[in-house]
Amino acid sequence: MTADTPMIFAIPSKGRLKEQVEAWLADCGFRVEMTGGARGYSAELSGLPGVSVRLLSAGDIAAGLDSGDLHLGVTGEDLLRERGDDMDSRVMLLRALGFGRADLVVTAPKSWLDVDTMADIDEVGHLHLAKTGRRLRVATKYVTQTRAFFARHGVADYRIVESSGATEGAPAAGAAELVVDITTTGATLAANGLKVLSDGVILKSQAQLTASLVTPWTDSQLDSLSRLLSVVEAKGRARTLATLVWPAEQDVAGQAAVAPFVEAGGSRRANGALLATGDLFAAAAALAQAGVEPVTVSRPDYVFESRSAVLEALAKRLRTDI
Ligand SMILES: Nc1ncnc2c1ncn2[C@@H]1O[C@H](COP(=O)(O)OP(=O)(O)OP(=O)(O)O)[C@@H](O)[C@H]1O
Ligand SMILES: O=P(O)(O)OC[C@H]1O[C@H](OP(=O)(O)OP(=O)(O)O)[C@H](O)[C@@H]1O
Ligand SMILES: [Mg+2]
Repeated sequence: MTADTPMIFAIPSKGRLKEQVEAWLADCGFRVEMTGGARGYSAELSGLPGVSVRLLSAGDIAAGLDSGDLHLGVTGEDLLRERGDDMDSRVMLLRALGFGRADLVVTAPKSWLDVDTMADIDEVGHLHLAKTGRRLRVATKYVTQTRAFFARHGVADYRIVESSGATEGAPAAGAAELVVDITTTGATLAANGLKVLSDGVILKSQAQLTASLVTPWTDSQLDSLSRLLSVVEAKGRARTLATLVWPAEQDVAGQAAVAPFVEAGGSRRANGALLATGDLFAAAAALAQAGVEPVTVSRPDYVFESRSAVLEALAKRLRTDI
């Protein structure tokens, strides 16, 4: 591989994640520019050379990171974990993106009044087997995570009925007793008369910026990732901070008033400070109390730092110095 081979970065081409990923990239200041025409499936990121963007389905992105066909991708953690119990040895989650949230849950019919926990499922499983000679059926497309979760709860008397869609309808259709699926608003579960077990949350999933550990990374590809990540992290950091500015001639009083907030994780600025947004109103009150005015507050677009703990962790996993 030559130093010029681009880093391959996959983003969803369709579905509910597509627009959210595009909005997130735009918010970070990157424009996705299609290279194969507007209906093509390859693109570049404006302002970030050395990156080749591929548009794929969320499921294919998980598969490509897992197999090493991609360097980087955005997809749901549920789809990544479904690739195998040892997912963490093949991919590294770099950053949770705060959208595409869905919970992977174990559900039972609401009419099963005495069933509320995985322990209850264990009991019902034994009874069902004794009574009918058959094992309890669990409809899901999340086979890997269902098996691991049931094993962790010591539930063995069940079998999986693989489902590829409309999974919540399986009990009503007589195809299964239980359902493991993702839920966001709970509307689909409610419409199908299903309830989530009180200890039945397998995974709280969301979209993750994810790196493949399987694919070879050249120095220039890692460098592209470093630049992308520094912008993404600077944008994320900026959301948590506010800049306060006061008149230069009142700087001694101003710095004294905000000192506790600077110590709590903020930093000093010339005639001002960069503080956590959560401390903003308390700091404004302290400045008013000290007679410092006027105080202007603005929100930074980006807050860059020179080091990225996530990038260092990735480099360590790849045993590469950058
Ligand atoms: N309410 C929801 N329903 C389904 N998926 C959701 C929901 N909220 C977030 N997601 C996430 O979106 C991702 C699935 O997206 P999508 O269905 O577009 O991809 P896909 O499964 O690859 O496509 P397809 O279903 O056509 O094969 C999963 O990671 C899932 O957790
Ligand atoms: O809790 P809710 O907000 O109701 O959302 C959850 C439902 O949405 C998704 O189905 P989708 O309509 O995408 O169909 P598919 O997964 O079968 O493609 C998911 O598979 C659940 O069935
Ligand atoms: Mg889907």
